[in-house]
Formats: sequence, C-alpha cells, structure tokens
Amino acid sequence: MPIGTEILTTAQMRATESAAMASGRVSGAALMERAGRAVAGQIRLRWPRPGRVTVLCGPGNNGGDGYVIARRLHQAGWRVRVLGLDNAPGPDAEAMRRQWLAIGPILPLTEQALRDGPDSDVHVDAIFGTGLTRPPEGEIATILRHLGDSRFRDGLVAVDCPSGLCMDSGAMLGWPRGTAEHAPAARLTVAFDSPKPGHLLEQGPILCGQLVIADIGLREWREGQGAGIRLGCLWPAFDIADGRCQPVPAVVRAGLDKGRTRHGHKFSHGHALVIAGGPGRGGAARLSARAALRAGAGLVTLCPPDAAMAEHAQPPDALMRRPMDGAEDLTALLTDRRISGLCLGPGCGIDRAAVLLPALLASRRPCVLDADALTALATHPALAGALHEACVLTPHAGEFGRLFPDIAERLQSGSDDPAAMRGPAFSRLDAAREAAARAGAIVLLKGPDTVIAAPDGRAMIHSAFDLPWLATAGAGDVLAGLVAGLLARGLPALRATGLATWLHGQAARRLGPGLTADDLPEALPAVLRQSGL
Ligand SMILES: NC(=O)C1=CN([C@@H]2O[C@H](COP(=O)(O)OP(=O)(O)OC[C@H]3O[C@@H](n4cnc5c(N)ncnc54)[C@H](O)[C@@H]3O)[C@@H](O)[C@H]2O)[C@@H](O)CC1
Ligand SMILES: Nc1ncnc2c1ncn2[C@@H]1O[C@H](COP(=O)(O)OP(=O)(O)O)[C@@H](O)[C@H]1O
Ligand SMILES: [K+]
Repeated sequence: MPIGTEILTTAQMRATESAAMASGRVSGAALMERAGRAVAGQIRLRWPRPGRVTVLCGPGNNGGDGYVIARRLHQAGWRVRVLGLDNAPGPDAEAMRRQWLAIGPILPLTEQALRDGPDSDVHVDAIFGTGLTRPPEGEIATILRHLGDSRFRDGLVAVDCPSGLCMDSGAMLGWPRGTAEHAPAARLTVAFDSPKPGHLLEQGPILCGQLVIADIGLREWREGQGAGIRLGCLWPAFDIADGRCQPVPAVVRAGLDKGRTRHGHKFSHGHALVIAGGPGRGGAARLSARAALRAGAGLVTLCPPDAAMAEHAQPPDALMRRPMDGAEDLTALLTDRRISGLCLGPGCGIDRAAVLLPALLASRRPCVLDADALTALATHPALAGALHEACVLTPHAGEFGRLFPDIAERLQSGSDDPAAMRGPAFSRLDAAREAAARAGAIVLLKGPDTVIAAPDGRAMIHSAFDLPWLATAGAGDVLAGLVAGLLARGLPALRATGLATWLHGQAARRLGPGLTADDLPEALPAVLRQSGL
C-alpha cells in the first residue's frame, strides 16, 4: 500500500503542510505562491490567449491562493477583476492580498458585484478549500448558487475544490446528501499535492470536472510524517502534473507473480471453487466462474446442487463441474487443501448460502461473499462472528444497508436537514472502513465510487464515474469471480480485491458502451496483456 496514487485526507494534508513549514525549509507563503502559480499555469494552458477573469477570494488560505492567481494572470496580460472579503485572513493570505492591492482593487464578494461586472471568460473559485467546516451561508451561499448556473461551467476553475465540497466525503455541505443541483460545477479543479477522498467520492467527480493534481513540493513531508493510514486510489481519473502517479499494474505485478513461475503447474496457480444455485439460476455463478478462470486461477470448479448439474453442460469446457448438495459435501471438498479461493453468493439462493456459510467460514479459506451470501449474512447475524480477514464482502448500497443498517443510516444523515450538516461529513470511505473493522473482513462497497477497506483501516478508492455502462446485470458477478480467481492465486485479500476491481473497470473501459457482463471476462486477456500482467 498504497496501490496506485496516494490519497490524503484533509487532516493528513494539513499535517503534511505543517511538517513542511516546521522544517523551516519552506514557508507557508512559498507554498501559497506555488499553489497559485500552478492554477494560473493550468488556466493559461487552457486559455492561451489572455482574456477576462473574475477571481472570487474567500476568507482563508484558499482565498490567498486566489490573490496569487489574480496577480499572476495580471502579469500574463489578463484583465483581472477580484472579489474578496474585508476580513483579516492568516498572514500568508494577507501578504498575497496586499500584493494584489498594489495592482488593483478588491470588490466586495457579493452576488451583486459578480453580476455587475463585464462578462468574464474565466471565473476562479477560491472561496473555500480544505478549511470548510460548515455549510456556506448568507451572501457566499448565494454566490455559490449563482455560480452553479450551467452557463458558468465552461469557464469555472476551482482552486483545490469547488467551494462547499467536503474534501473528506465528496458531499456538498448544505446541499441535500447525494444531490448537487445548483452547486458550482467546475470545468477544471486544480488540487494540491494529492487527491483527497472528496475529489473521488459522491458529488466530487461530478463537480470537479477535470481534476489536475499540482505538485507544490511537499512530497518529502508527505512521505515522512506518516499521519494516519495511507489510502490508495486505484484509477487515476485525473491528471498528475508531477508524474508521480504510478500505473497500477507495475505496483501490483510483484504480488501477482506469486505462483506464476515458469516451472509452475495448474495447482500452483490456485484452485477456485464457485458455488452455484439451484435449477434455473446458474447464469450468475457461471459468470463468476468464467471470470475466475480469466483472472488466472489454475483450475476453477463450479459446484451446483446435483439437480442443477445438467444446465451447466455447455462451454466453457475449461470449467470443471462437481455437484455439491449440502454442507457435508462442501466440508468434504475442502479437505482438498489445494482449493485456495471460494466464491459464494451469485445466483446461489439465500437459504442455500445460509446452509453453506458455516462450513465455508470454518475452513478459514480465502473467499468472496457476494449477493445471496450477503443477504444470508444479514438475515443470520450469528454467522458474521465467523468472518475473518481473508473474507471479502462485496455489497452494493442496498446490500450494505442490510448488513450494516446503522452505518448506512449515518451515510444518509443530513439529507433531511441539510443546514445541520457539518464537515467533514461521514463518507463512503468512513462507512466502508467502519464496516470492515466491525466484520473483521475486507469490505468492497460497490458503486461508481467503489471503496475497498480492510479491518486495519487500509483502504482504496476506485473511481469509475467514466463507466456508467458498467452498471449492468451480472457485472457484480464477474467482479466476485475476479476476486475469487485472484484469491485462489494466493494474493492477499485486500490486494486481490483492489486488483480485481481495477481489472473489472479496465475491461469495461476497453469494451465501452454496449457491454454486457458476458463480455467482461472475454476482455480480460487484452487488459492483462496491455498492462503487462
Ligand atoms: N494544504 C496545503 O498544503 C496548502 C493549502 N493551501 C490552500 O489553503 C486552503 C486551506 O486554507 P484554510 O485552512 O485557510 O481554509 P479555507 O481557505 O478553505 O477556508 C477556511 C476559512 O473559511 C472559514 N469557513 C469555513 N467554513 C465556512 C463557512 N461555511 N462560512 C464562512 N466561513 C467559513 C474558516 O473559518 C476559515 O477562515 C487549501 O484549500 C488551499 O487552497 C495553499 O495555499 C498552499 C498549500
Ligand atoms: N454508475 C456506475 N458507474 C460505474 N460503475 C458502476 C455504477 N453503478 C454500479 N457500478 C459497478 O457495476 C457493478 C454492479 O454490480 P452489482 O450491483 O452487484 O450488479 P449485479 O448484481 O447485477 O451483478 C459493480 O462493480 C459496481 O461498482
Ligand atoms: K475553492
């Protein structure tokens, strides 16, 4: 860990910044200058001809960045209008403000002043950044709603984040949870040092537009201060201006090499067992089994009850079939120590899953529990006591709500009374981590912003807002099979889950709109080849 790009919480970001300043080798003003310069540079890249810009500066250091941006764009020949507050910001922002005042005036930060001026090509939102702690109100809330008008979007540039966005959760403070209508949606967001969870979760990806991460020279302190548990992002759905983003495959290759020696044989590549359901419902488990094969498990055996064997007679021929009626059959099968990964849930039936779960969990074998197995866990809470660190639970939001109703409830909080919402808001990341700690298992909370968490707090986010066509029947079964296949190959559970999620997304990206779940396993060889796996 981290796999892919590192994500920092806002607390980790502040700790990094403080460590840098405490070292005496970099000042807050220097960081602010670098931050502002990076944003001005990104604006000039996109608008090479100097035009008109309105810079909206808030009360803190985000506003300080705004004054730097104003000065730098003015120096580059832009016609700059600055709206700001008559408050006493911190010393760095105050210094930047004074430097701007030597160049031009500061108009009041009001909707009226915003409306009165000439049209601008670009509006820079430097009102709130990581310091936002409560919903914007009064005049600033009015301005933000005004900026939320779609006519601003093409020219709206957010400094660190669109103002009002909680960078730990991706919720808009003050907006009903899960909605962001009339929130300021930027064309471009330039964030500093590392992405924050809020850039990748909930409304964040929708409101940030293109996300650029600018290096402001904090790497040494970020790596040195070890504030809290590090988070990984599995898909760089943003530009990394400093080249620090590592492609995931290079990072995980070492883990995958396990069992893939040139002298290996099929058993050294693992044996995955996919448990299927009764007659007429075998499709889901077959999707999982095909995915487990494509993920490189040496053997995959599909285990329906005897009465359903006949319907699994068709290809793929690489798939082995073996009847499994009850828990005794499973226990007997598991005496074979070579079975190294199991998948229970897709198309299995809740009752059958509940019958098989005790034997499966007692074996302590790496396993993925999806779909009906999750519902069985929710309806038989006593079973949850046997979960262990090599179990991977893969709930979508509905299943998560059944398994962890109190945690799901907190995720919704604020929706009835948005004004009461405080930051940082309880996030999907918090929810997955809390669920994983409670279950003592890996939790993969599915969605366009998939979060994967381990009981010890390690976590990853996979951002798939670019893949709406992945929300299709059976896609989850394929994901479960990929996890099972990689578990069977001997990858540790968190790593297997992260890699499976990434491969799943990459397969969907490759296929594009129109994909069906059946296509996903077939796209894997190309994804694996292309990523050097
Ligand atoms: N972390 C870093 O490494 C760096 C941070 N910089 C900038 O500094 C920002 C953080 O600065 P600050 O901590 O000063 O915070 P912000 O500038 O984000 O805003 C916080 C200020 O607004 C007030 N505030 C919070 N919520 C409010 C609300 N709803 N209504 C009215 N006032 C509210 C706070 O009391 C505080 O004064 C970052 O987002 C970034 O733009 C850069 O200048 C340099 C490097
Ligand atoms: N809007 C979305 N954009 C991208 N991916 C999504 C979206 N909604 C869901 N997904 C992904 O699609 C898959 C759907 O899984 P699931 O809900 O279990 O479906 P099923 O049970 O039909 O297989 C998951 O990998 C999930 O993360
Ligand atoms: K901002």
